[in-house]
Amino acid sequence: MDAVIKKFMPPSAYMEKPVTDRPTEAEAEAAVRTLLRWTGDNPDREGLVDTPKRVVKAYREMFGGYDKCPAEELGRTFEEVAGYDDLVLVKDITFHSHCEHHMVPIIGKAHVGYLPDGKVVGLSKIARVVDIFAQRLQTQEAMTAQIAGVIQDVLNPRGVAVMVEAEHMCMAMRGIRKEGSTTLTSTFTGVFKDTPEEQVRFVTMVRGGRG
Ligand SMILES: Nc1nc2c(ncn2[C@@H]2O[C@H](COP(=O)(O)OP(=O)(O)OP(=O)(O)O)[C@@H](O)[C@H]2O)c(=O)[nH]1
Ligand SMILES: [Zn+2]
Repeated sequence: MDAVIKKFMPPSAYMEKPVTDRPTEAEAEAAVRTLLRWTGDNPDREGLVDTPKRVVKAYREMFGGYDKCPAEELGRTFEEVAGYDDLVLVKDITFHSHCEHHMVPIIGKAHVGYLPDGKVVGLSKIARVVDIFAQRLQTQEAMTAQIAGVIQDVLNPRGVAVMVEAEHMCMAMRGIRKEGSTTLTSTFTGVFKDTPEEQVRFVTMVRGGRG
């Protein structure tokens, strides 16, 4: 377990350049002032004087995932589930993330399923894992694989299925400007990877069918 936690605890393989020497709040606020000037506005006008402070505070919250360990969230499991060993699916987990290319929002939903092997985890912990990875700079592909990877490694279930559907604001607000387009990604491990019928069952249940 320790080795597993280490693997997912920042700095980890999931953060290419983990920062160990963070700038001070004052330095971060100065950077926001520079960006305000870069937009063409005046950081000294009344409406903007407190903005650097607010932005830095908001960043702490929106990027809080760098200070949390997803493997730890999954550490507490329950074995008393009356022999239940079929699919557990937590769907429509809403999340807000930021793309690592433009640092603008990715807004979407994650659907996470697993086939337990003797133990289950609290349902809220699945949503917490989604949030931790969402609150880092991301690509949708990496985030999907990370959610599946940590659940597979820590719970060691018979299989994990993760589907993420999201809208990327960098494609809506700028650049190609395609509003409303959704990107879908999925990762399957174990039984889900090996058995196409299990993948179909997962997708059917995500889409609201009985599976
Ligand atoms: N694969 C993947 N691409 C993403 C994700 N989020 C944003 N992107 C894309 O990352 C790419 C970055 O492309 P670049 O050409 O380096 O940057 P850019 O000039 O800002 O690109 P445009 O958005 O096409 O204007 C863009 O095509 C984005 O749409 C993601 O989660 N996954
Ligand atoms: Zn982007």
